[in-house]
Amino acid sequence: MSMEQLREQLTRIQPLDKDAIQQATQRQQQLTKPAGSLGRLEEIAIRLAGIQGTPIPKIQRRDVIVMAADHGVTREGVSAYPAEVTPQMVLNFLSGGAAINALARQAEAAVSIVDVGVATELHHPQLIERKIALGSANMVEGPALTSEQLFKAIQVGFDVLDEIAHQGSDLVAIGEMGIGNTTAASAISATLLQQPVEALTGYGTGINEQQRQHKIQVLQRAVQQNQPDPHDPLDVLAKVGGLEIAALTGVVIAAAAHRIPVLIDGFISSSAALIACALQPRITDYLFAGHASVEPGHRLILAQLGLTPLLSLDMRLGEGTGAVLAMHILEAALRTHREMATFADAGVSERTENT
Ligand SMILES: Cc1cc2ncn([C@H]3O[C@H](COP(=O)(O)O)[C@@H](O)[C@H]3O)c2cc1C
Ligand SMILES: O=C(O)c1cccnc1
Repeated sequence: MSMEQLREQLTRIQPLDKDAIQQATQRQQQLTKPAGSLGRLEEIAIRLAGIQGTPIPKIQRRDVIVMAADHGVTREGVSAYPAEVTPQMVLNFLSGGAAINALARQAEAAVSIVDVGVATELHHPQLIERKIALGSANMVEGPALTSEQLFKAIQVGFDVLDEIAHQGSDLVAIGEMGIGNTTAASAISATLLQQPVEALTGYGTGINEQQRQHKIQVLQRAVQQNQPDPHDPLDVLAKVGGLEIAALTGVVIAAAAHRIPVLIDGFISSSAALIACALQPRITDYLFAGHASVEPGHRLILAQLGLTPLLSLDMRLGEGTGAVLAMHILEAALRTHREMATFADAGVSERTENT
C-alpha cells in the first residue's frame, strides 16, 4: 500500500447518516419510558443508527480481530513477562484457551488471530499468517518500523477487515497481543497528546514501581532518539509504534470506511484508534470505548477522542477482552430500541403537559 491508497481510504469515510439519527431519536422519544431514562443506551442506539444508516439498526455477526506482533524494545527490560509469551499466547488463542476466547464464546463473536510480526515461525490452519517481520526494531536504537513495514501492516488491517466485512460483520472489536506493547502505546500517546511520557506510563503486565521508572527512562531515550513528529501520526506510528498497532490502525480506518462500528479495547488498541482519528477525525463517530483500562494513559486517550468507556472493571489485559465484554451493552441498547413498545402501541399515557 502507498500513501495515496491510504489517503483514498480515508476520503471514503463518510459522516453519520443524519436522517437515520433523527428517526432513531424520534423513536426513542416514543418508547414506553420516561424521556432519557435509558441514559447512554439511548445514545448508543441512536449512534448505531447513524453508523448503519437505518433507524432500527441490527447487530447479527460480531467479530474480534486480535493482531499479534513482537517488540524489539523488550530487550530493554520493559515488561514483567518474557517476549516468548507472545507466540505462546497466539497458540493459546488458536486452541481456545485465552480470556478472549471465553469472552468471545459468551458474546458469540468470531475470533480472528493475525500474525503480523511475531518473532517466531508460527503455522496453524486457523492463524491468519501475514508476518511482515520477526518483530519491530528496538525503538531506543532507531525507528521501530521502516516506512515499508508500516504501510504493509496498515494493509494487513485493511485486508482482514475487508474479509470480515465481506462475510457480513456488523460489529468489530479490536484486540492485540505483543509483549512490550504498552511501551509502544505510551510512546505513541505521549507524543500525540504532547504529554510527558511518565503521565502515560503504567505497570503493563505487572512491573513494580522501580521497573516503571526504568520503563519511563527507556521511553525518554526512544523519544529522544527518534524525535517523532506529533503532527505526523504515521511518523509517530513508524518510529515508536509496532506492527500490531499499525495493523489495528488499518482495521479502524477500514471499518469506518465500511460503516462498521468498532469497539476499542484498552490502552494499546486505543493508541491505534488515536492514530486513525488523528488521520481522519470523523472516525471517532464510528468508535465505542469498551472499557476503562487500569493503564493511566488510557483515560487520557479516551478524553482526547471524546469517548466515555462503557465498562469500568479494573481490567488491564488487552486481547480485545474489554471490547468484547461491552458487546453485550451494545446489544442491550439495540434490543430496547427495537423491541420496546411505543406509548401509542401499548396504550400508555404520555408525559403530562405543563409539569
Ligand atoms: C500471559 C499473558 C497474556 C496476555 N494477554 C494480553 N497481554 C497483554 O500484555 C502485553 C502488554 O504488556 P507489557 O507491555 O507489560 O508487556 C500485551 O501482550 C497485551 O496484550 C498479556 C500478557 C501476558 C503475560
Ligand atoms: O489496557 C490494556 O489493554 C493493557 C494493559 C496492560 C497490559 N496489556 C493490555
